[in-house]
Amino acid sequence: MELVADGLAGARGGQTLFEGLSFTLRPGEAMEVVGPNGVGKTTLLRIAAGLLAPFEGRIGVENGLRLGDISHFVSSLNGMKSTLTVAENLRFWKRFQAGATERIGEGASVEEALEAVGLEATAPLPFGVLSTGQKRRVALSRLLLEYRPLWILDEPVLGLDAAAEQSFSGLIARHMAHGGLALAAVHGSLGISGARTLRLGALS
Ligand SMILES: Nc1ncnc2c1ncn2[C@@H]1O[C@H](COP(=O)(O)OP(=O)(O)OP(=O)(O)O)[C@@H](O)[C@H]1O
Repeated sequence: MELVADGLAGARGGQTLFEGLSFTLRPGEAMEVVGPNGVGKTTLLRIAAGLLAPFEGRIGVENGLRLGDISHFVSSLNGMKSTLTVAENLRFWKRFQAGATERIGEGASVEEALEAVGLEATAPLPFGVLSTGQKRRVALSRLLLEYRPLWILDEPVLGLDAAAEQSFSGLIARHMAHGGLALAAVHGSLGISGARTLRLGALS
């Protein structure tokens, strides 16, 4: 599956943020979107996830598959209920993701997803008691619950320590090794080997 952007422009509040973006992301490729605050990184990601319409141009995959059906979008929000346990939250997401779209492939169980982020012991705890970094890691484990080829990640490692960051880079690398694609807005770098960089700049 290839993600193709052609002459893409994004706007917010009537203001064009970027225009003329064309790129192709092929199986096994990752692209990091970088640029100063407010330049339009999140806007681009939301368009790529099918959550926002392009102002101009197009972005999509072949076969007319809907972007929302083939992608996971992880924003800076964790999307978990504080009073439910970690396992209850992830079970909800697994059911929600599986029910929302046509199944593309098998996902991990809740236990396997938690193990992948090193947090299996937190399963019975209320999500609200976890540390900031642990909350983030649980939120990232959602990527594994349902297989979707395109991972769209908005500042995914915010609040993670160096070891957790490295471990998450490993999850992305594994996803790419299985033909997955990743598009990530970052302020540093995710340290993904071979990742391309798309630099957004203010329009003059
Ligand atoms: N719903 C909205 N209505 C009007 N303007 C908006 C809306 N959402 C975002 N914007 C504006 O669009 C611009 C781009 O926002 P965006 O979140 O895409 O930037 P970003 O590059 O991701 O920034 P950061 O690095 O701070 O996360 C900002 O000026 C923001 O204020």
